[in-house]
Amino acid sequence: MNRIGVFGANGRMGLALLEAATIKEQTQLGGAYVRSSSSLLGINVNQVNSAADKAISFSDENNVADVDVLIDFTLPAGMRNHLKTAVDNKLPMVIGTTGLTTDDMALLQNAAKHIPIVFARNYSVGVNVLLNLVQTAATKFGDDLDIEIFEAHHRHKIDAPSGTALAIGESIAQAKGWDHDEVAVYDRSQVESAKSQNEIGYSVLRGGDIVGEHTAYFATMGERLELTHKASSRMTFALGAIRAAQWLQNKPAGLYDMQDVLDLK
Ligand SMILES: NC(=O)C1=CN([C@@H]2O[C@H](COP(=O)(O)OP(=O)(O)OC[C@H]3O[C@@H](n4cnc5c(N)ncnc54)[C@H](OP(=O)(O)O)[C@@H]3O)[C@@H](O)[C@H]2O)C=CC1
Ligand SMILES: O=C(O)C1=N[C@H](C(=O)O)C[C@H](O)C1
Repeated sequence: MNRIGVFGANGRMGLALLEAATIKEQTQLGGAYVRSSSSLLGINVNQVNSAADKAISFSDENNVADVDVLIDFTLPAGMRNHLKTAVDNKLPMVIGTTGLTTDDMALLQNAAKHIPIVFARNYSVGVNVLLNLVQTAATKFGDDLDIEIFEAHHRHKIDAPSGTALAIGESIAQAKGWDHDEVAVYDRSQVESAKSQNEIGYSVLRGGDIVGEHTAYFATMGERLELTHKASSRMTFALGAIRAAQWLQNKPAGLYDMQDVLDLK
């Protein structure tokens, strides 16, 4: 039995993870961690998500105990603290937090010398298949091709473009042999020229309760291919993260992603 500890347990993803850890076979919820200042400390998780394990109450994120793996879907500052806790306690970790900086990625690389980590900007099967499909599309049209990525999320989302949109762009750039940072265009209003073909343009929508939608456009003269993924429930990501947590059992230290978990490489 894999005992799961969830950081940010009162967040949108945290609540979905409490439920996913409870219902998924071969796992059980071992800890539901919130900040030490949280008013939820000591309250049974079942009172906040009725599908979550009745035996667990929210506890302080600084005292992880009786768990085999930790999961973090919070914000970059939270992820940094939680990563240190995982290393200090020699526990494997699954990370879904997006909006990470280059320095954060260096922290992950360093921590992965000591513990096994899965980091993915999207834990759905569909998006991870899409990361492969866009590489085929990007390379089969030839050079006369315009590539754009559109993403839409709920009104609460902070980072933009989404981690998934960036992962799609990076996958395309890798297939084309481009440096992603050089070809990414985030704000066309700042570009005083027509679109060049060595470009990946990003556009973003925020509104309502959209769980997460991504489209990669491949447009050439006379035709256009649109590859779209739509998530309709956060349980998709939560169940994917639990799958990653199970996969991590007995893995050596290292930095893995969801394509490793799904054997898509
Ligand atoms: N990889 C993937 O498949 C997915 C990734 N995500 C990513 O997961 C993250 C969380 O999303 P979501 O659940 O919607 O966000 P929420 O805002 O609903 O939840 C954020 C959680 O993080 C906690 N938190 C924030 N800052 C800190 C901190 N400094 N220390 C400790 N805890 C902190 C919050 O606690 P408090 O309430 O106390 O502020 C809250 O519990 C985002 O980065 C999002 O992009 C989301 C879905 C899928
Ligand atoms: O914040 C979200 O909600 C999501 N974030 C991830 C991202 O930034 O790509 C994954 C998913 O799309 C939902």
